[in-house]
Amino acid sequence: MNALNTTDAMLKESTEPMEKIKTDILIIGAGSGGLSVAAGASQMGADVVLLEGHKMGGDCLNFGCVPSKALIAAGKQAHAMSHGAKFGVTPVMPEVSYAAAKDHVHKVIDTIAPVDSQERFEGMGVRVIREFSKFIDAKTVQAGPYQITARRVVISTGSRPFVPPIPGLDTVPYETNETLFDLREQPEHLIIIGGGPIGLEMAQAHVRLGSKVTVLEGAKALGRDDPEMAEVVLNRLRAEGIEIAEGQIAEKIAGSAGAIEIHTKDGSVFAGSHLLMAVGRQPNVDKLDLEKAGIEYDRRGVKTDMALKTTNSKVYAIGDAAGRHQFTHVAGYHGATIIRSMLFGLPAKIREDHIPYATYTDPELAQVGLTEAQAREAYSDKLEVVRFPYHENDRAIAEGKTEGLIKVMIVKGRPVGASIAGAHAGELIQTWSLVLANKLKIGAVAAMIAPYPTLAEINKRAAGQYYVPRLFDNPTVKRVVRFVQKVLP
Ligand SMILES: Cc1cc2nc3c(=O)[nH]c(=O)nc-3n(C[C@H](O)[C@H](O)[C@H](O)COP(=O)(O)OP(=O)(O)OC[C@H]3O[C@@H](n4cnc5c(N)ncnc54)[C@H](O)[C@@H]3O)c2cc1C
Ligand SMILES: NC(=O)c1ccc[n+]([C@@H]2O[C@H](COP(=O)([O-])OP(=O)(O)OC[C@H]3O[C@@H](n4cnc5c(N)ncnc54)[C@H](O)[C@@H]3O)[C@@H](O)[C@H]2O)c1
Repeated sequence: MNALNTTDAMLKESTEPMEKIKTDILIIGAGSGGLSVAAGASQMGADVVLLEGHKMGGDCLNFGCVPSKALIAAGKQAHAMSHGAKFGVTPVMPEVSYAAAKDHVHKVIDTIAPVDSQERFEGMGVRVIREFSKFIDAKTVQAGPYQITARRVVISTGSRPFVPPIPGLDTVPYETNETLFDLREQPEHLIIIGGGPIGLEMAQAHVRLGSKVTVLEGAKALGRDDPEMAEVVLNRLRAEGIEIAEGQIAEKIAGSAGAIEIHTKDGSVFAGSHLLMAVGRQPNVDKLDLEKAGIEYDRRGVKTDMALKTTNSKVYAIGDAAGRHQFTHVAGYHGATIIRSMLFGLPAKIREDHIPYATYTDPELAQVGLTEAQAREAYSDKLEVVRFPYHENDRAIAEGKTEGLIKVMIVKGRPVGASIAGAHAGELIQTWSLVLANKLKIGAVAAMIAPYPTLAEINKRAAGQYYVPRLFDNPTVKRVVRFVQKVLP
């Protein structure tokens, strides 16, 4: 069930007497963004009310990052058992219990849940109200039997799966990220519509756990990423047995539970036992009555300036609801930014040139700043691109993880973007996040000493590539060295 469909019903059903509350900061939505603001603001002395209509922790904890990474981890275990031959370990076909893998997923959620819990936030002095809410005027929000006015309001209501109105979709059972992690019967053949991060992370987890998987992608899979880097991931996914059909726009759905047919625009038909819809997100803004508060929004989310203020200057929007980058760490960054302005009245704006992200397939795909194509468009011939392949990294060779490469986009000695496709790319990109956040020069990475043998050496080697033509292919350097060698005692 989509939690937000219950909003109106819950508001109408309330028969309790009305309580009026005044507070410094009112936060709507207790997900990654809202919780960051609540923790920071309350611990720094502000009076905070936090509204949550569904589960504390929002999407990331309950239906997103956490369960998806836990299921990926289960798939990784199964894959390792059947792929040990090159290390001298006899491969075995693991016996997978899909339901037990889901138990693992829920144990992981339960372990992390106390950090996001109502009790923890109440312990910090936050008043937590478990109600859906909407604006009734420019300063007031109604949440069940409460009417709350605040000096500042934060919209952190997140997003939900976008489910397109494909004819026939309403006649078959289908999963989204809100239901998939509760499914306990193993899909024999999972069809996934959408070849973005959700689709491909779940495709690999499922194929490794023993399901047959077909991904139907209307355009190009991982289409937001650098195509050269995306290819590294797609080649591996295909090699593991996932069928990835690109240019296949789902147009009609037929069949019934266990035998679902997807008809695509070019006349092809794909059949499977289960269907996962992973075609993007829709911001949770349509049920907030934003018009009553003078807050503009569109299908991408609430309109904000770079200070994350909405068209109502007392109201901010952060995280997925703000329709910018949709990641947990970005929701947290948004939260930290607005705390400066809400609590201290200091000017605070977000930057968007240093946002990292990673897709947790195996191999992983990570990006920070501009891709090569974006950098080429912005800087044309001022751009220099350096690369280094995983297959020249000794640790990667030792571990049999030689697929992939790093690319760094550099303008006048300063990196403007980095892309990594390969093992642990999400960890390795952090060096470049530091570089971009602090506008460091490439020399800062070249000067760093990396312990040997680590995968992270690829970062230093890529930086070193910047100096290769300058030092090793430079006739002036060669002349100077020859001269100095002659005169040195
Ligand atoms: C399958 C999947 C995997 C993902 N993996 C990653 C990943 O690996 N890394 C990453 O960085 N990001 C990942 N994301 C994205 C990440 O989950 C989101 O970017 C993040 O959760 C956004 O945080 P938020 O605070 O904006 O919204 P949410 O976390 O969604 O929180 C919004 C909260 O607001 C509540 N709410 C909504 N409307 C109301 C209302 N009217 N009144 C009261 N409460 C309301 C909701 O119930 C919800 O709890 C993933 C997403 C999905 C779907
Ligand atoms: N590792 C991570 O950080 C992570 C993981 C999962 C999700 N997320 C977040 O969630 C967001 C949403 O992920 P997503 O994968 O759902 O969305 P997405 O928008 O990234 O990808 C959806 C894909 O579906 C395709 N598509 C749309 N309609 C289609 C149709 N009718 N038939 C076939 N294909 C169709 C699109 O071309 C697109 O490639 C991500 O952009 C990201 O912000 C992050």
